[in-house]
Amino acid sequence: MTDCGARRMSRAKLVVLGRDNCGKTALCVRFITKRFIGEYDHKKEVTYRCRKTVDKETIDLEILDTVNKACVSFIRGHFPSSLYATMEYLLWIWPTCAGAQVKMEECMGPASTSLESSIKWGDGFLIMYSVTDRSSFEAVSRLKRLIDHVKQTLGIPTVIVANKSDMENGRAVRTEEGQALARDLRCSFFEVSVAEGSSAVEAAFGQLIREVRLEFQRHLLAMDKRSRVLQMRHVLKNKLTRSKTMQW
Ligand SMILES: Nc1nc2c(ncn2[C@@H]2O[C@H](COP(=O)(O)OP(=O)(O)OP(=O)(O)O)[C@@H](O)[C@H]2O)c(=O)[nH]1
Repeated sequence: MTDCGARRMSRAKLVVLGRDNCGKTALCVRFITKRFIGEYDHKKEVTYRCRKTVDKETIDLEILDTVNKACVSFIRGHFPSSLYATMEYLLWIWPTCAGAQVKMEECMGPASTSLESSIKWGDGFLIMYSVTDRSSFEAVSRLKRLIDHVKQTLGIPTVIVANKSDMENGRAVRTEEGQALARDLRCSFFEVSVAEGSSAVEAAFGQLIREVRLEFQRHLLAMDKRSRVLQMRHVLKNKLTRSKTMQW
């Protein structure tokens, strides 16, 4: 994840998650190139690499733009349409219901495993929805649960981004609903229009990078504490052995 020797974070892996068509690729491209390009290839999962400066510190980023279509088409292809919604819901909540002992692979095939491995790979997560698509909003908490389950811990750096705020006429999710959800899930929240500008997009990524750095510092502190305890144990053991030898 990082340059532990220098004790500062020089690299980070970020994962962009969300329902199809909410603007994940547009967001990544906007962040990296500052441009908005209307249409993209929706079939492929892409990892972008770029170098950014946040709070006057440079960081090399790998940003994984995920595609949910693989999972969705797998379910669509294998189950009757009446079962589709239920199966899709189960895909997201499965880890919570089934517990750690059942692998998602056994349940849903390789597509869901790839989502699981993308989550394992990431240091920080950006969960996106479109304010014009209620179902994309409803997927957010399921995705957050999936992250918590796969990472086996709470407090993984995660930012929620509501996109397409320029489409006021088609709005299906109010700003306050997004804010309330983010509060419940203890995530930062940004409402943006990737189409309209870069600054809110940069603010969202900037916040995620800050949180990832903070998590890294916490991790280092915990490691330091552990090594101090181990060192003390070693010194004590040596002293005890020496005093026993002298008694003899
Ligand atoms: N009006 C508006 N349209 C947007 C915005 N962001 C993205 N779009 C459009 O939304 C559509 C989907 O954008 P993508 O970036 O391909 O969405 P995605 O989440 O990567 O989609 P999948 O690859 O299917 O998962 C495209 O037609 C974009 O031009 C936005 O802020 N406002």
